[in-house]
Amino acid sequence: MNAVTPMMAQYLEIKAGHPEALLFYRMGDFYELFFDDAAAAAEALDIALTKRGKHDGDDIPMCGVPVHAAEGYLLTLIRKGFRVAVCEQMESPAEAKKRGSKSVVKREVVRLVTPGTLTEESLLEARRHNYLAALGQVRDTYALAWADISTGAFHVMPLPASRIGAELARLAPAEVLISEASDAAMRPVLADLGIEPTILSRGSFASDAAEARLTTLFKTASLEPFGDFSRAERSAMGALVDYLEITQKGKLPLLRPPRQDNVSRLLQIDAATRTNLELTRGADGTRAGSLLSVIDRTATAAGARLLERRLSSPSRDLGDIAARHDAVEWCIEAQNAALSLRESLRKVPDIDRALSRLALDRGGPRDLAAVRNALTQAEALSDVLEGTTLPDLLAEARAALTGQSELLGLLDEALVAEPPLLARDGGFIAEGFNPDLDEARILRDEGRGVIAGLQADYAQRTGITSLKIKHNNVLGYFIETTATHAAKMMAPPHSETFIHRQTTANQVRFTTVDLSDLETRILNAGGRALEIEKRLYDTLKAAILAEAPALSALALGLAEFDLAQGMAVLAREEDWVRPRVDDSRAFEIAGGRHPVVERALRSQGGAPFIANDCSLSPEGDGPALELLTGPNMAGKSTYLRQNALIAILAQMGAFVPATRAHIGCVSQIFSRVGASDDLARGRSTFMVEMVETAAILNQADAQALVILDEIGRGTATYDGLSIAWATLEHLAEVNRVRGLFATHYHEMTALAGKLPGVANATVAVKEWDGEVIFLHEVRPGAADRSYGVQVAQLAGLPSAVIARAKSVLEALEKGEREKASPKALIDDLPLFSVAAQAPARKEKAAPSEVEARLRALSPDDLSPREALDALYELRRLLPE
Ligand SMILES: Nc1ncnc2c1ncn2[C@@H]1O[C@H](COP(=O)(O)OP(=O)(O)OP(=O)(O)O)[C@@H](O)[C@H]1O
Repeated sequence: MNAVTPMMAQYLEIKAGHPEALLFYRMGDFYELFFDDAAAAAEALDIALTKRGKHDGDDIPMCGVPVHAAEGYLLTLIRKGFRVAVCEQMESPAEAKKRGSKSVVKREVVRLVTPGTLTEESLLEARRHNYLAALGQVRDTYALAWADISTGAFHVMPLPASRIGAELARLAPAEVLISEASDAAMRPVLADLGIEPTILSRGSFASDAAEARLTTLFKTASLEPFGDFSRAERSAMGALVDYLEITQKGKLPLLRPPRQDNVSRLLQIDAATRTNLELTRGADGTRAGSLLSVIDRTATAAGARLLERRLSSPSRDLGDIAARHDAVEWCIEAQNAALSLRESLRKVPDIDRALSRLALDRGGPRDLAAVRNALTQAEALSDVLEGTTLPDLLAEARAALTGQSELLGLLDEALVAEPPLLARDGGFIAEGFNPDLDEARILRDEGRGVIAGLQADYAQRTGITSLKIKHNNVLGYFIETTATHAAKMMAPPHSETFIHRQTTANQVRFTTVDLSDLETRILNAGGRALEIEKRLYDTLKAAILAEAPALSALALGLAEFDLAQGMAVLAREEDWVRPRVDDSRAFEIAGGRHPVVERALRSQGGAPFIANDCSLSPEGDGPALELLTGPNMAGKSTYLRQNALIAILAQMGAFVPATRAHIGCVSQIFSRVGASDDLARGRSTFMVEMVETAAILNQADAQALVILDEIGRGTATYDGLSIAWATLEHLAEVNRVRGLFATHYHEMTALAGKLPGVANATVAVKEWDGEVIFLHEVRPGAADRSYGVQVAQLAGLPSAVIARAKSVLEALEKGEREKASPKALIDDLPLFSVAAQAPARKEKAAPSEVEARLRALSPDDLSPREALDALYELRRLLPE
């Protein structure tokens, strides 16, 4: 340790406290990283790795990022899976010096930056939530708590172990906390979702310590006012709050009191189904191409986040669903009011995120202004709605918009129209708000005027017209003349007034008693103005934070209006209708469409989307299954998905892409569509398919809606057919679900006659001149063939392969009809008989005369005349 400099000793000590994070060690205008941190960061950020001094005889690797650009680098590091401990200087070097010349500036980690605890605008997606989740376990009971510290949302939910994966998929948290005690059990579930959890100690999850943490945070005597929480729920909430304390270093974000959610009130959608249906993320994992991106017509970020929440968690509560539909309907009918609503909403800033930054002391004058602007728009909105009768949901939202006139008055009076980013630069408090501030500012600004007067006076007195009063950081204000005047200035009588300060190559610089007095006054006034502004900033911030709960409610009210009007715009533009959702078991869709496919077809400017009905009407508590057969590319998958999406849209509270829809409230939606390998987890395509099918057969209840696309296709024909067959029987007889089942196993259409509640449907095609034309129309009945070979031809398979496939197909079908044994069939096949391969070769071996002649031609060497002759000759060679 002898060789270690005091600074390095400090670094090592701080670093030892944060082994799991990269340490951003503040040194003046830079954050510097050392040792392994430096190597990792330099690679991740693509910046230079240098060295600084030695440790134990070796060079110390080092890299650094400038403080002013740190956010961008932080974002990259967080996206790449790092956590960062930000270590600041807690005093100035001058202050450190006072403690002794060798003292090192005091430094402390002020914050741990992790994916789940971000608040900066530049690090967050405005239209998406950024959830931090904690999974609590007390013996065999579980609970999930989640919070978005950038908006203050805080929820908790008890849940059975089997639902953990599905709920995490619903929330898509940026970070998940688990206890070291549940690590072994939970890791596989999390790995399935691609989540690398953050492990906390058992102490963080202790359910008895949780109560104390939560009551301190919410300043209540007990948790009772918020609900009756199980021990697992307390454990999860407590861990979450503990982690916030650890990462925010004691500064707690503004969390709303926990809201207890209930799994049974939500339409359950498991992780695989969510991915398959591309609800909030498209196939590539981004928002683009998802249902969310197609239905989002909201004007504010908070509205967009509410939309995502609703779409991720459709309801099963008929009252809630109807209330949301009422709100959309009102916006459609009250067109004019809704239009001016939209205008006001466009100007609403993100209050939730501004509030959270203010609470964590990461805010600035612009966050104050954001609150002011939002309040202004909320008032305008409430005025527009004066005297209108609103549906319940919107009436409640409107009630939350008012009651802040005092705060608005204060902010209006206090702030300039467009304040600067940082409080420390001042200039955000409006003139006339604070007399002391105005006075200090006048003095500061006048001082500048007085200096100009002084300069004129000195110039006149000395007769040096080029005399100037200037300012720099070393000398402060000074008088400057060219060197030619030096002698004159330094001799009496001027030498009595002008005190020499500096001589440079071309200039001499002086000061005077008056000038230094003035300088002190200007500096003092400027400093005083900044000080007053800083104090006012704190007062305004406190005034806003005192109203935080009401402001959160106001933000939610605005978001509710935004969502309803966004849904109304969507319904009007796209011709969507209000669905009827009740407690029956109906599923009757007339003229249903797939919103994403429809949009894609429209943007390609090609054929229109063909709407299709879907009628699944079970008798009593029996099943209602449609067995869909039809050619490849006909639109089976599209049809399956569109019906699942219509159910989800209806129950999230939106209108639906159809001409009429009647849906008996769906409890669970399952889909098995498409297939992909999961090689990372050691599962083949077929295995993935079977795991997902097993989950459906084990869990689906009579209120479930099940969508199965081509079950069993990933294995041998007969195995696949048998599995598909047995699955359909199980769904009909045991699960008794409403569902759609698409297959290419035409043998299964026979089941329709035998199993009650199972009907055949097919997607129509026309055959014309040996080609298939897709009509995309779903009709009752069964398909007799798949036209797979024709589709392959459309896809551009080599013609030799297509020709061979056709003859194989013919032989197979003939064998089937004549009930030949598979062995005989295979021996018959051209594929396995050498003689039968001859025709294809022969075809290739003999080019026609015309072809041969053509090939021999070399166009570059031909004159026009010769080319014409060659053309005549070729025509002659053509067979009659
Ligand atoms: N109702 C429709 N109206 C217009 N075009 C449609 C319709 N349904 C599907 N399509 C078009 O047909 C394409 C193929 O649809 P889809 O993938 O649903 O077929 P499929 O029958 O499931 O095929 P496969 O059996 O090969 O999986 C879609 O990408 C879309 O462009």
